Amino acid sequence: MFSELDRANISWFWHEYLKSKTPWLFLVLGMITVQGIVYQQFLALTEDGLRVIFESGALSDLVRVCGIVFALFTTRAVMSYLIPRLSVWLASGAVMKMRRDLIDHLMTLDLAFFERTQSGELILRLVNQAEGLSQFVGQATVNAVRDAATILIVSGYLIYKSPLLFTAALIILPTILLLLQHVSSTIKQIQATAENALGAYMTGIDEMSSGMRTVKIAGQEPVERARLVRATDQIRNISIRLQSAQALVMPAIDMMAAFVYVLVIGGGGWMVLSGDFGLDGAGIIAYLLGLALIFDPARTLASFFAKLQANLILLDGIRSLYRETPSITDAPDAHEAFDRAGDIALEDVTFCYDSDHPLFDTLSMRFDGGKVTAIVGATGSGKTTVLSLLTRLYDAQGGQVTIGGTRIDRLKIRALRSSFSVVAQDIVIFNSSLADNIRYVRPDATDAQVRAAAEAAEIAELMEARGDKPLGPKGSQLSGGQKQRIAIARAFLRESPILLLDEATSALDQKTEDKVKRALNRLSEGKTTLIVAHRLSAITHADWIYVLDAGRVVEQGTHADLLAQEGLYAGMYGAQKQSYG
Ligand SMILES: Nc1ncnc2c1ncn2[C@@H]1O[C@H](COP(=O)(O)OP(=O)(O)OP(=O)(O)O)[C@@H](O)[C@H]1O
Repeated sequence: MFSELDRANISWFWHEYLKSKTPWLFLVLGMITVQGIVYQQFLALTEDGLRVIFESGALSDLVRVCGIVFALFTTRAVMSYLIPRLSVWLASGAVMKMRRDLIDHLMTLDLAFFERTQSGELILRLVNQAEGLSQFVGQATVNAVRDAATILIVSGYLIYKSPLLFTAALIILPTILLLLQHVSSTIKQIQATAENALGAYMTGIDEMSSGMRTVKIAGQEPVERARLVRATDQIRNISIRLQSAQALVMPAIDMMAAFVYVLVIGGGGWMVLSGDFGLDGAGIIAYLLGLALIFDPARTLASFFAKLQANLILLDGIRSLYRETPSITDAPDAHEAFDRAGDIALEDVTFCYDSDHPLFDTLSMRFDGGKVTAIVGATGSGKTTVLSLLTRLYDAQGGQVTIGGTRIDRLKIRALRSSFSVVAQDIVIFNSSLADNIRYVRPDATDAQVRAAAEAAEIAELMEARGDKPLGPKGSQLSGGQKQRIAIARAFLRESPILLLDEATSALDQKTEDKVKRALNRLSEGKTTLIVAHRLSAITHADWIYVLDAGRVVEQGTHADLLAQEGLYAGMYGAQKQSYG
């Protein structure tokens, strides 16, 4: 019933999240046992009460029986209140801890993981699967334990009353177990497909909503609609398949009940009539009542086992995130101190995003400390990747990257990254105020510091005008140039010794660009600055320029050197000069 993976997942969940709560779990188990004993006592008392009635006993005995039965069920009611409260508290606590651990774990994963994982898949695991699991562990499992305890205790009593009758009733059990086995494995298969379909649906919604501008302009609403409707259809079909697999369970238990009742009424009646088996009418009625008390829990227990398989899929979905391990981590002997103002060097660096497409093969570059170096080249030639290697968003697969002579993979990642101010191409804007967005890179900055950064980046006026108003999801209420100026303001605020500017001013109009560039030039004074730009007029002032082509340095020198070489750079510069005038 459980694969090795399931067992490993259950054991992981138990050890990580439930084991520490063992005393509480025992308390729940104790209360569940009390509930089971209440049923057993109820049966015994009913038998006594029936005898009082059948054999015209004393009325006081009947009153006593009624009083005890009432007290017993009151006890069960109290337990029925306490058990779910306690179990939901335990389960939601365990799942909350699991969610927190997952978030902590996600934060450690490499950028590469997020670049290949669909957002819907992550949301599915962190939200839906974790919630589903919480419900299952908290309520369904505790109910199942309660049902199992009731079945065991009441069955024990019934075996004690008539082993023969009970054994006869068990004949049907193997058929039920086989059916359950079949249903479980079917559900497991369908559930895995259901999770994939849900993940794809969520990703679809995310892509549609963030890409709405493109969707509308391209008039692709019907296509998007059809895509999402197809996904909902698929989810509906899967739900129906799941339901029809589960639907077999209840009727099977009902058929079993029918078989057993007939057997007990017929066989038990015959045993009473024959008088050889020590059973009387009251005993048989109590026996039937006992069976009735078992069948209801048996129905829910059976459907629990059917659902268990689906939840094992959820558990595996969540745990699979833990199987993702970061490859970019602090070395055991990593240190924090290094010469932040020193030269940066790539020495014989080899790198590829995927093994079929090598990008850098023994690439060597040098960026002088305190100087401005530009990297230019055709799109896709690897300029942004160079910057990613410096900040260890990706690690080189061969060769080494050093700053001030220290290999960056010997440094604490936090210390390394805190040395950089980056204006990247993909600017992330959060749905909070403009000032908060600038402050994001330095949460302890004062209002005056944020304002100074905003002024330098020519965004102070807008910041003033918008006040606390949030900027919309992903900064949707801003223009591209405004977003870029927020990114530049962040760089000003961060004041790190190394400045990486990747197409930092590409979205600005000429007038604003001139102003921002002057400010950036002031900012980069004395800092090691790397500029990636397509517009070559933006980098003519650089102390050194590298020209990349398909992952190789094909030319390098100052602007004047490169023009004199009359190579690729000179060609690009000439062509741009002609088109920009
Ligand atoms: N996350 C990624 N996964 C796989 N391949 C990638 C990834 N990022 C970039 N690439 C590929 O690596 C190559 C270099 O990309 P890179 O972004 O460094 O180029 P670039 O010179 O900065 O281009 P551009 O001028 O267009 O910004 C490209 O062929 C690109 O398709």
